[in-house]
Amino acid sequence: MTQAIRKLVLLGTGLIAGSFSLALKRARLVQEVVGVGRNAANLTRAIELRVIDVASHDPAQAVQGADLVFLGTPVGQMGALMAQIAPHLSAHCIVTDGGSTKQDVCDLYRQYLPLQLSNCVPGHPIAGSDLSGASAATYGLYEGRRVVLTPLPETTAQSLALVRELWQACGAIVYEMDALTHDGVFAAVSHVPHLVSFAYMNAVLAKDNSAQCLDFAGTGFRDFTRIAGSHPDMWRDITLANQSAILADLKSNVTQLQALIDLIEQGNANELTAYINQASQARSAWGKKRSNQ
Ligand SMILES: NC(=O)C1=CN([C@@H]2O[C@H](COP(=O)(O)OP(=O)(O)OC[C@H]3O[C@@H](n4cnc5c(N)ncnc54)[C@H](O)[C@@H]3O)[C@@H](O)[C@H]2O)C=CC1
Ligand SMILES: O=C(O)C(=O)Cc1ccc(O)cc1
Repeated sequence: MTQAIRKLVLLGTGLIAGSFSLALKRARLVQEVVGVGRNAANLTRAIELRVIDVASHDPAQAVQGADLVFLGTPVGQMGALMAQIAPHLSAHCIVTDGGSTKQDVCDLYRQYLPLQLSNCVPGHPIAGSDLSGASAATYGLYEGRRVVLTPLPETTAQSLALVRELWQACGAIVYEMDALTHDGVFAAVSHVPHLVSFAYMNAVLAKDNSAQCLDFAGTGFRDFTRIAGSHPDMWRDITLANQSAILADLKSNVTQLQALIDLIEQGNANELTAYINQASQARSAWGKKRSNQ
């Protein structure tokens, strides 16, 4: 039986932290949730939706007496928040996060929370959406979804086990990975797809008749560009934090696009079929595998 958390503090009260809070509240694993944020309207909404019990604009004060702190801001904000809370954490307090990149966040734990490292558990839920803010938080966001934890060498087995059990109580399936591997994997299957979707959307906007094009766009366009509606600050921070893996995979995408351009210019029907077939088969197989999991 997972030990209940008396006081959980969310630093950043949005989709990811808010959904974590709702799931833990439903599992009766948390007694009081304090939500820290900069936007008063968002915090008021978080209280109305019972995502949090208490709102605060002061991270240092909020974390006093906390058993668990969850960093749920864009990754570029996490260092400054860690610096603010460091002198105010109880020795037993566990600190974790939901950031989409992990090498940078692991470095921030080392830089700003050197005395707390045994209790620091970097994490990343592979669930979310293009929506943001406390009003987007939902109870079931993590149900059946993967969560990757990238423990530090200093992270104790006890801290790791607690965070693992909390995510499992949210319905998630928990994996462990080193931060370098994590950032390489998610550059390929999350970060670059988002950037390609932004680039594609901008290419449509650059056309003289973009309004007409958008007017006639159908479901394929809708599916391909949904993630282009994601939060700009969050994606700026991810892109800058995981620069080298993202650049390598973006360049590989350019190579693929150039290969496609060559085949189209050559009018090479057989090679074009083979090119599309490879992607189509792989996507169908992935979809079937995932629907069985
Ligand atoms: N949106 C998604 O689908 C996923 C996001 N993530 C990661 O989770 C983290 C949070 O993302 P979301 O919940 O989607 O974002 P969100 O925009 O819904 O929530 C972030 C909240 O943090 C607040 N905030 C920003 N800077 C702050 C600061 N310095 N102090 C206090 N509050 C601050 C914002 O006002 C906002 O309410 C990010 O690091 C992101 O990379 C991870 C998995 C999925
Ligand atoms: O909107 C979607 O489908 C996503 O892909 C959400 C998402 C965004 C960032 C992450 O680090 C993980 C998941």
